[in-house]
Amino acid sequence: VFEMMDGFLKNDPVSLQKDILDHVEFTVARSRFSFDDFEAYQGMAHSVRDRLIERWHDTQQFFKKKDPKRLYYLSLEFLMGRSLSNSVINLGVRDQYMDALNQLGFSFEILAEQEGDAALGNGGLARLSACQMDSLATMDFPAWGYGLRYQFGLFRQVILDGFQHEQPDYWLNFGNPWEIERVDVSYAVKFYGTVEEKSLNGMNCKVWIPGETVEAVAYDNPIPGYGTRNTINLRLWAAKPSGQYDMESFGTGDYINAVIDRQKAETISSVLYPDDRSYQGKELRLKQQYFFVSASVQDIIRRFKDSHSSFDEFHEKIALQLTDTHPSLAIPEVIRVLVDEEQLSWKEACDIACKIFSFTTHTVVPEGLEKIPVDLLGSLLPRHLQIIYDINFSFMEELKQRFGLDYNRLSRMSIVEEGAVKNILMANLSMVVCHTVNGVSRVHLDTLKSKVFKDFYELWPQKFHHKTNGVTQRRWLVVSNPGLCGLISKWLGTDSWIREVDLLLGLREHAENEELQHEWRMVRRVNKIRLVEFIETMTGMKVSPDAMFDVQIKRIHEYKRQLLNILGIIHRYDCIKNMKDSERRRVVPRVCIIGGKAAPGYEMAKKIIKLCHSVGEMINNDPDIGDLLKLIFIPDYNVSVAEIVIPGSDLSQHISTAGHEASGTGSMKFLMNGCLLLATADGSTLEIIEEIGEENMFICGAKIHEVNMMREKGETIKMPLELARVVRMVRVGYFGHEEYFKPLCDSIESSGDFYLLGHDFPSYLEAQAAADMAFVNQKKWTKMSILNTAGSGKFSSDRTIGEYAEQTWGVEPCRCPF
Ligand SMILES: CCc1ccc([C@H](C)CC(=O)N[C@@H]2O[C@H](CO)[C@@H](O)[C@H](O)[C@H]2O)cc1
Repeated sequence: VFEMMDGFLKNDPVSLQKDILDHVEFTVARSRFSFDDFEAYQGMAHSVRDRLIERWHDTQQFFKKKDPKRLYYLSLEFLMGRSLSNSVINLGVRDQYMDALNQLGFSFEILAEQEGDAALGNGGLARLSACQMDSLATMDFPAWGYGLRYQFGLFRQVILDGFQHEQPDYWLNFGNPWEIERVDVSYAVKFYGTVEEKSLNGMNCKVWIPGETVEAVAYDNPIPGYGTRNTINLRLWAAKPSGQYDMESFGTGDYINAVIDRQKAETISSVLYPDDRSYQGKELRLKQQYFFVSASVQDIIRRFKDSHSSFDEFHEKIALQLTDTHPSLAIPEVIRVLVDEEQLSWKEACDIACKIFSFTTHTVVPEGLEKIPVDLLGSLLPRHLQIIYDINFSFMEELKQRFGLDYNRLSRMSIVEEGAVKNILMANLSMVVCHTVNGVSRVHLDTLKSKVFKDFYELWPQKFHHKTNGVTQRRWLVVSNPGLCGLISKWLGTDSWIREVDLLLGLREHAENEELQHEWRMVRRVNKIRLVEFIETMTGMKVSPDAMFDVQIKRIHEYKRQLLNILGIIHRYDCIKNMKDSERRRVVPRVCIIGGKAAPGYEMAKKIIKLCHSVGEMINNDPDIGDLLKLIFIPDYNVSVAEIVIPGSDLSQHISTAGHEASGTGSMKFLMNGCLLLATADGSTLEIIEEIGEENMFICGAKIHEVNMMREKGETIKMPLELARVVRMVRVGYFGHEEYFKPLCDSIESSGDFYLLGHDFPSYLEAQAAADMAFVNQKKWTKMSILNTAGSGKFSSDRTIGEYAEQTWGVEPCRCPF
């Protein structure tokens, strides 16, 4: 069967036209003679789906035959964005589809716009999971992703009078051609109830009698690799009422309540929690975590048992990656199934768990680490609480062996946090059992070793490593910037950089080549004009493509310092206002673009969004300023918006207070697209500086060690005059809403300026002035831009995944023969 692997579906334009029209008529059920762009999109999407399914089947068959060690990537969030463009590019059929559509009178770009984003995540961690799935597929690793199929993804951000409002994300309303509902793959997931002691053939064993059971149904999302036939699987679970009927309640006629009761089950996977800070003790959040973990573990063990008769090889055939602590209930769940259902001994089960689990943390601040109240866990998952207590007991014994009765250390490292409210510390549980703990950048690991997980590092230094994040160049260059993609292939004389990204280094020697520089600027100009049109569509604002496009797009957080950016813009505005005409002629026109969602309950972040609009309102309507300065807030920022904004950006800002950003991945996407970075020396930026040189960037602000020092000394920084002036403008109501903005001003002036805006403001303004200087010298700027792209290879998720596969998971490529 494998020999004739090229599949039955033909990809010549005529066959594609036929398949698209067939799906319009028979899948979308619209007459093939009259259908609109959205129906054409659906028809096309289903024809692409067919080609994904074909390769997905071949790949799964091949994995089954080869039985390689598999990697299971567990994440509660996957920010996939749109699939159409990425799929046809990775399948290598984009051009054929463009021809087929043209002949049918449709434009590929317009159809691609019809697709809604799959926004099943919040921010960095969620998009990283998506990028890593693309690299796992492209590098032929036998991997699976497991997550939750939220009915409602991340909220839609609607701005009314400058304020953020949240709207439900009905992303499934028009169906989803990129998923396959697997009614044949479902598992019962248990909650609540009690644990009984039973003796089974003389053995004492624990039996969990659940109080509630919910059905987990699989929805498979084929993930195609680029330049390979391998198409791996992202399996997302949806909650359905379980089959068991309690006839009793039906008997007594209150049928409606019984049905409503059962419907309740579906709420588990209904909505994504939109806050990427922390959740203390939300029961539904815990139910979501256990629901997807239990279904995934049952599925993984079922697949193993399909082709293995004992668990001896289990740890050689399976690697389980925990994306932060959100899936770490998988640890007690694996032990529960192996001991309670597969009758392995406690020791055997724990040994296996310690060999298969690895954990990556994505947070820097201890308060971001998840704690689960013991009462809540005890009532929802009584058996798991027992198992965690047992794990903690033997761990505490081991610590006493090692360090004696050092009670402070014991209580700091205990998985069970004593106190008024007893909590389970999920990070401690993960570090006790997992064989590897990874940070997401080199400096993040330093912070974990020296602060967040200091005790554990001293105990198990060999467990601690880092895998600096990466992003996929398929979506963030080939899909979102075809112009630059074509230019790079032309000058490198090959497009194999799309799989071997280090080939981008070959651009370095051409960085000052006039011809390349000219073509580079032309491509970027086209992308800027596309962004100008997008801004007008989204905000009604007309901006000039001649200005420098200065961009900050990411979730709104105080530590990411969008406020510093806005105060810098007020300073620039104030300076221009007080300039004589002669001076104004030397001003470098700027279009400042900010975008990002604030967690619904995060008031300070919402105030920052409103301040951005109020300042923009003033500047954009000030006749004195004209095109010298514009401030645009792009609403409803998501993956698809990023794909339009990033290729059209000249300068991007990554100005977190040093020591607060674990890695950052937005910076890497801008880097690949030749957009220069104005950044603090934080997270992965430190490694970007190494790759492309500080001379090709604009670095500012206190370094991590300086921040720590100032914090330890509790030094109060004298407020620089320039900053005091602009804060004063806000405080006195220059932009209105002074009461509403007061906490923002106080956060800088009176409550200690925790994020050091005062300390960093002067060097921030210097970096901005340096960017102005460089921008007017387009030859210099273009050279820097080319060198940014040339040095971006390290920040491909292919490099990240290669390191994980070799150093953490021990999995090998398993390439499906073409
Ligand atoms: C419990 C709620 C919750 C949900 C998500 C998260 C994420 C871990 C937050 C997040 O996205 N962290 C970001 O992860 C990126 C990928 O590693 C890093 O590049 C960012 O620096 C980090 O902030 C924390 C808490």
